Amino acid sequence: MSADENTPVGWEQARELAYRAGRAAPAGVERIPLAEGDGRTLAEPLRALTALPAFPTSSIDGWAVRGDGPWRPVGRVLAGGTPPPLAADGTCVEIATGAMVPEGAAALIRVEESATGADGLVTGTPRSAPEWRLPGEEAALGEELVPAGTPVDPAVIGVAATCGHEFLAVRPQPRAAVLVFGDELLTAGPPGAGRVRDSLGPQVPSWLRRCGATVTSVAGPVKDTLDAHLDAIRAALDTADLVCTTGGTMHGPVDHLHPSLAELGAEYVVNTVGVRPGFPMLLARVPGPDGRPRFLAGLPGNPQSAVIALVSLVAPLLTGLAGRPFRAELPQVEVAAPIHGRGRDTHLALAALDPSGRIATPVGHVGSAMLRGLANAHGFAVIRPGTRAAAGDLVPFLPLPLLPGERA
Ligand SMILES: Nc1nc2c(c(=O)[nH]1)N[C@H]1C(S)=C(S)[C@@H](COP(=O)(O)OP(=O)(O)OC[C@H]3O[C@@H](n4cnc5c(N)ncnc54)[C@H](O)[C@@H]3O)O[C@H]1N2
Ligand code: MOO
Repeated sequence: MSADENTPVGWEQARELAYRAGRAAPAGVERIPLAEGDGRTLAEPLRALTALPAFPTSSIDGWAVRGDGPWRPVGRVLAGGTPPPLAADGTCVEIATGAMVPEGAAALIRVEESATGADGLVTGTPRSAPEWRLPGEEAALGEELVPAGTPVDPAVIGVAATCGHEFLAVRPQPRAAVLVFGDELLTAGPPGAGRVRDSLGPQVPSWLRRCGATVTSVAGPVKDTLDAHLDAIRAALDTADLVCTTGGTMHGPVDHLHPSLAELGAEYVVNTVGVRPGFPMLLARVPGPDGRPRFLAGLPGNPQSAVIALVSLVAPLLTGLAGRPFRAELPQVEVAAPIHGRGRDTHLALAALDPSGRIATPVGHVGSAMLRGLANAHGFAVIRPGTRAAAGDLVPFLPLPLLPGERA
């Protein structure tokens, strides 16, 4: 184990270390059909397979003319065809939007800006700006349209289709497993008589999916013995690139995570972080059954602390594993009320944003064992070590991975 357990790493540095660990892990490439690409990450730059447009393309319905008018119509060109050249001055062809402009055409005239005489001849004045798109106007053959590392969204899929792709080269989706530790946890019914409901098993998989992972298994509560922990972690490592455990990160009588990591030959990337809540969070590299390193993220048992570990370590790790760029710099928000500091540690204070997204109001019910504040917040105001925020101060804001429309 390399990291010193007694020296928590700073929160900002912990995010960077988690990202870099993900980025440094060997990454494969998959070729998948366009329609399956949504949400994945480009493993290679997306290049134009042809010039775009691929041929001179009419932007209007009207006439393609050659020489001076009036022009004698000699045919019709619809979208989808390859027209013969317009060979003689004083002739024209009727042309549709999207049709290939015939060789020899000097100008296009809109139908509504033309007239056809009783003699069948067409008159009109072409506009000065060209009414067709030239090959390569949007992209040259082979030109990079979007770089590797770009998250695939509907627009990326669309541009790939436009220039002829059927498949996208993407990063494999990181596979995550969830293991819940704690004999005191109930999986159904209301809490009482010393027992609490497991609130992490049901929510952690959804946070992981929002951070780009596919969830291979959710298991637990795992019995509070070292053997049961080892068995469960080994089984999870079989199918996952990342195992997220909840609870047992401290050194209590039934906290078996650190001893399990030692037994498995793990190496800490981050072992405790100078952040409140959530300081016992950890990230480690663990050899998988095939020798290829996997990751284990230890989320503290207190539920809000577990979510803080997810957004602080797991989200950057998954960004790195996906080969996406990491934006360490966070947006600034103005706080609407004072927020206390946490001494030498960073304080992540749950806050709700106003509709402009620029003003953050701290929410209530924010104890590390509570989830009520989390369910009413957009993210965390970041109060740096040794500081506090007064109303009106600007502070960085770490958003929760919410989908558009959530907390609207
Ligand atoms: N002597 C000290 N004890 C504790 C310290 C400390 O500094 N010195 N820090 C406290 C802090 S802060 C945290 S965070 C927790 C972290 O503990 P663990 O990660 O070992 O978690 P557990 O002991 O297993 O559980 C803590 C708490 O959370 C509840 N829990 C656990 N899992 C779940 C779940 N899936 N759903 C809902 N609630 C869960 C559990 O019942 C405990 O109440 O350590 C403190 N102790
Ligand atoms: O650090 Mo604990 O995670 O404050 O609740």
